[in-house]
Amino acid sequence: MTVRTAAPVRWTAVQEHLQDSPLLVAAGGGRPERTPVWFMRQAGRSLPEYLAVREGVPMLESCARPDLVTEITLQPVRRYGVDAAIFYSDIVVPLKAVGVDLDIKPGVGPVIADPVRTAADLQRLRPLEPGDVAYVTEAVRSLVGELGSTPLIGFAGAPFTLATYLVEGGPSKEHARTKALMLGEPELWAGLMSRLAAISAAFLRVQVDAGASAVQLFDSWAGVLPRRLYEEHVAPWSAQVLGALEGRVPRITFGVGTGELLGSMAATGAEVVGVDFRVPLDEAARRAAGKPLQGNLDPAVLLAPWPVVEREVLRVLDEARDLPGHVFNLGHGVLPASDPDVLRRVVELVHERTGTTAG
Ligand SMILES: Cc1c2[nH]c(c1CCC(=O)O)Cc1[nH]c(c(CCC(=O)O)c1C)Cc1[nH]c(c(CCC(=O)O)c1C)Cc1[nH]c(c(C)c1CCC(=O)O)C2
Repeated sequence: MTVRTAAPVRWTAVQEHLQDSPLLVAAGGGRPERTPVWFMRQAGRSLPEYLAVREGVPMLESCARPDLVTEITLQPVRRYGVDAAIFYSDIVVPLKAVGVDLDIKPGVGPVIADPVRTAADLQRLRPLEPGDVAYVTEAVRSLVGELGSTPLIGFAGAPFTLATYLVEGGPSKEHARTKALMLGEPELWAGLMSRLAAISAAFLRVQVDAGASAVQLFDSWAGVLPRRLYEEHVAPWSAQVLGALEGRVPRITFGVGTGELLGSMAATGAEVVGVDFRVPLDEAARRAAGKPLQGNLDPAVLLAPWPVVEREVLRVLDEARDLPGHVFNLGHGVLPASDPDVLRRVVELVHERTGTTAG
């Protein structure tokens, strides 16, 4: 027998039959029938069926084909029995859609042909219109029909994380040019963030309007900033993006290495704060203003023998036991070398240990 506890929050853009799904209940601070679990980067290179579908199709091309997006988004739901699907796309898709010349290089990441570094460069970042990403609307609609009782998470890159790619011209470790621009030309920086916030919010709105029932804002690289700079030059723009969806769907925020920023990230308005694997969830809860948390199994643990994986999953669940809400996830994305069967067993284990029928 499953005991359903009604969601304490009703989200205005969420279909009735999804309001009481474990993800939405946990995000609203209620008690779900079991701890919801999904994995960042659950669709992708660790799945043979993904590699088969992607054969000969470049990444960005695959994102613009609703048939492929639908299939790839559903693959991990079928295989793992996760409690949410995450829309198959990329944080740079809306930038490409407004005309930025970029590509995603396999094994490297997004590469920008002409980096954005001057006031004149900003002109290239025009607002995103829903018609620019009609294929996203089409794919989300088709997915929502196929997913039934499983919620679809839409996502976008946060302005800072998008800015790192645009300013550096590609992936970087230090984000030195980005920080130099932020500090050296604060007005130009604000102009850049303002345009990116509008694009990011529009991309999320398109997904929610088409039926996504939660969103995650990837503030992935914000952890390279001290709190002072994050609060002054980044948080207001992330808050603006999240504010565009207030009350419509639950909002999750996430970044890597953000242990020092959890309180400030919680203050940007998200209902759920994602935590990477560096900070235990009980400690993270003290930093994140008592909000529901998402995380935080180290993705590297999945490469260890099963007894180690099991022990670590149980540790995460134990550290989460007093949280106002917990969405089980990894502390960052699934590594390509992960065995899909281990992911499936993790989902099973979390469900077994947290379900209302669990002994
Ligand atoms: C920083 C960032 C990007 N993209 C994303 C982020 C934020 C997440 C994070 O913090 O890691 C977000 C993202 N990218 C992708 C998804 C799809 C949904 C999912 O999580 O399964 C999501 C949510 C698909 C993808 N995005 C990418 C792939 C791999 C490309 C391929 O399979 O050819 C996938 C499935 C490419 C990509 N795109 C990006 C990178 C760094 C890479 C990796 C490059 C590589 O190692 O090959 C930019």
